[in-house]
Amino acid sequence: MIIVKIGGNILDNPSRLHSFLVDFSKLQGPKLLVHGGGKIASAIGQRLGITPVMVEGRRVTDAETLELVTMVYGGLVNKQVVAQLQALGCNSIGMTGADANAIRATKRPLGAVDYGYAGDVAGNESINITALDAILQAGLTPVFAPLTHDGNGSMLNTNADTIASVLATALARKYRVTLMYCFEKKGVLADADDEGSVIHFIDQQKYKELKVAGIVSAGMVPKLDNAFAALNQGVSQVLIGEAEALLSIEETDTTFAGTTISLN
Ligand SMILES: Nc1ncnc2c1ncn2[C@@H]1O[C@H](COP(=O)(O)OP(=O)(O)O)[C@@H](O)[C@H]1O
Ligand SMILES: CC(=O)N[C@@H](CCC(=O)OP(=O)(O)O)C(=O)O
Repeated sequence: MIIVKIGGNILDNPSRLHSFLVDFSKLQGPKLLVHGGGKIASAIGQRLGITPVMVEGRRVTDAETLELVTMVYGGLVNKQVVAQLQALGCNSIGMTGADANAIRATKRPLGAVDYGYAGDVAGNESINITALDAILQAGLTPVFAPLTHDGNGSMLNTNADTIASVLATALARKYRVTLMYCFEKKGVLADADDEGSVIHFIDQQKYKELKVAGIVSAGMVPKLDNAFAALNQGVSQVLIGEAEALLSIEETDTTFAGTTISLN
């Protein structure tokens, strides 16, 4: 099966989002979509007087921000994506981690930074594989917002790249899983300003070198950490590339134009 994560810069661009959803709806076999929306939450928050605070790519989520992200990710973004997929004939079901008890998380413990209502997912035991599999077997396509719950009545905000990685890992017990991170660039780039500088293969050693050299930074660091975590736990293939490259991954005679992640 294929699990696709779509990032904030595509969600924010109606025409790129629409063409991505057209392609996604054409994918054969069981599939699952995870969306972000951090950029949209920040913009709507600012209209409501809530200033975004990000530390190392993660949002500091106080009680007010938790209400904001629950409305924006679980409501606006999730339902707009599901409605567009329905119009394309892809029968999808919008979900958060609370729905069907799909993903339980624990509030991140207090450290140097208090991330507030940000949730970490412990492992496969936190994912309701039985419920997810029943949804997939019914021919439905789950569309996940980046929200989890704590089992005690509270929603938690969880990075969308992490949601994609933990779902891929859990479903790898039953399916052969390809995980693709789709974003606005052609892949992991050697030079952030040059779309022609895609690094086609990254293993763990190369990743260390790229980090030390400062070539991968910001949001790319948690994305690659999540990519290696998935491969280390049974996911068959992890790809990072532009949203427009999605359908090429099903073509056996085309080499992937983005970045392929491998353990070694
Ligand atoms: N070497 C790199 N190649 C490509 N993008 C990079 C690189 N290093 C850092 N980045 C940044 O990582 C971002 C992708 O991470 P993130 O913002 O979490 O994306 P999204 O949520 O859209 O998937 C890119 O928009 C880019 O600014
Ligand atoms: C805890 C945490 O940081 N959650 C993220 C969830 C959204 C997200 O990951 O969106 P993108 O994929 O578009 O960046 C946030 O609120 O920004």
